[in-house]
Amino acid sequence: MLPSVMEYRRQAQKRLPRLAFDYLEGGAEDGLALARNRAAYADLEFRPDVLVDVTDCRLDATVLGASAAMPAIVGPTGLNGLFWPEADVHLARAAHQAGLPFVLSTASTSLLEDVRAATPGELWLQLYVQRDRRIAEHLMDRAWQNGYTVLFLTVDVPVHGNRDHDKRNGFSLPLRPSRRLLMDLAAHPGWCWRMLRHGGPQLKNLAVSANARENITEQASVLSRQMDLALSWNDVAWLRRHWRGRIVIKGIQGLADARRAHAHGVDGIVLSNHGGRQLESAPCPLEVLPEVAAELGQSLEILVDGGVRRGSDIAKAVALGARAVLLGRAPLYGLAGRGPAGAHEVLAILRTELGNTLRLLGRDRIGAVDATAVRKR
Ligand SMILES: Cc1cc2nc3c(=O)[nH]c(=O)nc-3n(C[C@H](O)[C@H](O)[C@H](O)COP(=O)(O)O)c2cc1C
Repeated sequence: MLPSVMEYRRQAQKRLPRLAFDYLEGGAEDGLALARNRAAYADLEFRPDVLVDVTDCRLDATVLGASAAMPAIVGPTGLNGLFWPEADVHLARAAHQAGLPFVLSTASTSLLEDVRAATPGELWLQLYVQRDRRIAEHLMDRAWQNGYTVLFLTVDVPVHGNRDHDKRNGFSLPLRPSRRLLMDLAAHPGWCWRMLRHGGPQLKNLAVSANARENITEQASVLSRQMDLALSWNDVAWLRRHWRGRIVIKGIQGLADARRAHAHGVDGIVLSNHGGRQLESAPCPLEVLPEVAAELGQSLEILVDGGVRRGSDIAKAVALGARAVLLGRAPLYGLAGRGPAGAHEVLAILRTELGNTLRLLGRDRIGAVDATAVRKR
């Protein structure tokens, strides 16, 4: 086990071809939103109380009706098979072992049925909506039948963000051979061997619901070029007709939209700028959190993501009013850096760090972490 999440990141950087690591790590354009997500955590300092009995320290939380061993969820990330074969299955298992819910992306590289068969854990579905609404409806039907209980509608990807690194690396599906790519691959024989043995990643879930062939080019074009640009608040009613469980809007970036989400009767929101991968200079979710939580924290479950790399980050987000955080890159660093065991280890590290943070803060349970626990530097 390595000491910290960021050391798994370094390991992932060594193990993955540049093209895959850049896709995992990179932000949009000049990386301003990406950097801000991390900096916002650094800008907060704790206000500990001492001489508090912290013999028992409870980290467990209830998130969207599910119990979680700590206020965190393994968030949805697409194309995970690029980091490790059967990545979604391994991540879902790691989440379950850690007592956390797992959100499967529409762009997953494992079938939602296979993920279900691999774990009895709490599974939720993230939805991207294509122009042909039957695709999303079919996905929702399959997910519900397989015991996925919460739907996350992601709303910050009408188009892909501008990502220079993907253009520079010639990142496309399928990968097109170039001198640069071949040299990159030659330097990472372990990764190449795993991909050759298990086959390259496919957007399997989408392929089934979109009736697309086992052909990554066709699948990728369904995902990106056919995204429904007309999706609007009116469509929450359409979602309600097709989804019986809780609905969460992921990608809310300000108070006005948080109010709209509440007015449309959703169960929760994720304050998110997609890990700094979409709109450059997007608002930093952690900075938006306090005003949204102050107004809507009693009526909606407010989740936040972007830049969580330490257990202390989870404590800071909770202090500012988040019910829980979503983990994006952190578990992927674990998986890419050390395989399935690495995903498990990263979640264990975050939990240990969170427990120690609470004890050092003089708080004996996560519910005791409130605005008095932090201040801006
Ligand atoms: C490689 C990668 C793929 C992602 N794919 C999706 C996706 O398919 N659907 C989605 O809603 N969010 C996706 N996200 C965004 C994450 O759910 C989350 O909002 C973000 O990663 C949080 O920031 P963090 O990585 O700094 O923790 C992706 C993020 C990464 C890093």
